[in-house]
Amino acid sequence: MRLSDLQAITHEDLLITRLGPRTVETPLQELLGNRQESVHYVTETDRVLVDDTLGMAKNRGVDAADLPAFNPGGPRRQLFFDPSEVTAAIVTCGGLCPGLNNVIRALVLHLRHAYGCRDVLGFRNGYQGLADGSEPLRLTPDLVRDIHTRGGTILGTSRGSQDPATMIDTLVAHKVNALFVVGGDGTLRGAQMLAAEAARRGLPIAVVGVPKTIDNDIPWIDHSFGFQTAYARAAESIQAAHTEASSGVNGIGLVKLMGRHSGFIAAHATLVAQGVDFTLIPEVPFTLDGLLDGVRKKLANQGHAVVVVAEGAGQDLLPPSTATDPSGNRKLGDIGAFLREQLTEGLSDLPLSLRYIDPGYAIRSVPANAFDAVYCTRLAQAATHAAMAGFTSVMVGSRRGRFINLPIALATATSNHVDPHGDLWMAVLETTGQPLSL
Ligand SMILES: Nc1ncnc2c1ncn2[C@@H]1O[C@H](COP(=O)(O)OP(=O)(O)OP(=O)(O)O)[C@@H](O)[C@H]1O
Ligand SMILES: O=P(O)(O)OC[C@H]1O[C@](O)(CO)[C@@H](O)[C@@H]1O
Ligand SMILES: [Mg+2]
Repeated sequence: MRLSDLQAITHEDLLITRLGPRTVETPLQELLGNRQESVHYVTETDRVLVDDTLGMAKNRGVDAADLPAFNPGGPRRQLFFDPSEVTAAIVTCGGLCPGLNNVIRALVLHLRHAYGCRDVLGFRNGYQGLADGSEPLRLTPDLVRDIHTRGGTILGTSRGSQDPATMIDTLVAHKVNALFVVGGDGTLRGAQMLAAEAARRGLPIAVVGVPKTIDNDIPWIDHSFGFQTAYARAAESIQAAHTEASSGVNGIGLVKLMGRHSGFIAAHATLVAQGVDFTLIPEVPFTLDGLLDGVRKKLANQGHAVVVVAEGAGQDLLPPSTATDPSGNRKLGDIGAFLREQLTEGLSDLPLSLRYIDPGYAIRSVPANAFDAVYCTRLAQAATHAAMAGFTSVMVGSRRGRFINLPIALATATSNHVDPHGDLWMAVLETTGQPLSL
């Protein structure tokens, strides 16, 4: 996220689409009755500011009341839907991510127990299950009771495009009026199309996104769920590489981590594991000569070197490819294998012991850690509140610790990247001691 994205944002960009007036009293009335406004609770009529520095706010040159601000997440006293008439549906799409089952479980329990919704259906295999005529799973509290202890998704997931008209036909056939889409940027784009198709037909179907991706590339929010679990797991591979490298003669530990266009996993895992000498991310270009030279110096000075490379880093060093996956995501060249080869060849004058670790899918197929488990539950509750209020084409997430509702259009307009001028990258540079540019 660039400062210019922040500065360009207007009040209109933050408006949430509503299905209609809210006239139904919430069944959570008793729970809400005593709530006191506090620094931990934003009332439904208040707003969460976009800017959080004096400089940014001042730059806008407007009165405080006109500063752009997000719609706060959380329960509303008046609902659009009568919960007893709501059939909800859930789909999980894109790559696996720790916490998918936590989100499914929390959605089902919150929808059924807190709001008393009629039914919750789980469509299988992502958007595919909304288009292939397969029967959805009836998600009862009993069925989901223990699923949060497992990685993956009990609903399955997929990549690949489906016709929005067919998917809306499926929702109509099953009398679904609230759809929860759990996924990344692609999934959210799909959700936007679904909400648009429902609106075109005048159908009151709430489409609510829950931000999932280990890459943490969804903008405006603190993080997507699963990201923290993934980088904690990735750090274990770095620690292994460090142990191997520091025990060998001229040991090099090379670790490739996921992160298509954003180096958040590599950056955070570096800070967890420590002992990394070079962290390479898509946002910061490097040259092969610069890296070889740096590694050579490290071997001479400390006897070993640890290199962490995000899969999207250094793509300009590899043969160009136009291949895409079924969702249209560009298939990346294998930077890990390339660097293993180049380091081996480029330092062939030295007796090397290079250990290459690619933990790949192992960092995202695991159950959510405690932090993500909490976040998933809170996201699911926020998503349920948004749907019941009749908000649509909306995504929930935490921003600077506060839950907000934001238009999906805003979440898909840009992506989140490690800022080479930001504090996170500075912390990585300070930790690795690598030069500003390689
Ligand atoms: N522009 C788009 N319009 C409509 N649907 C889309 C679009 N992009 C992707 N989708 C659909 O969304 C689903 C998931 O997309 P994708 O495979 O890109 O994963 P994702 O949600 O970005 O998650 P992740 O990046 O974590 O893997 C797929 O079924 C895909 O066809
Ligand atoms: O499951 P697939 O299609 O191999 O996806 C791999 C991609 O998915 C992610 O895990 C999430 O987007 C990326 O880090 C990775 O590039
Ligand atoms: Mg994606």
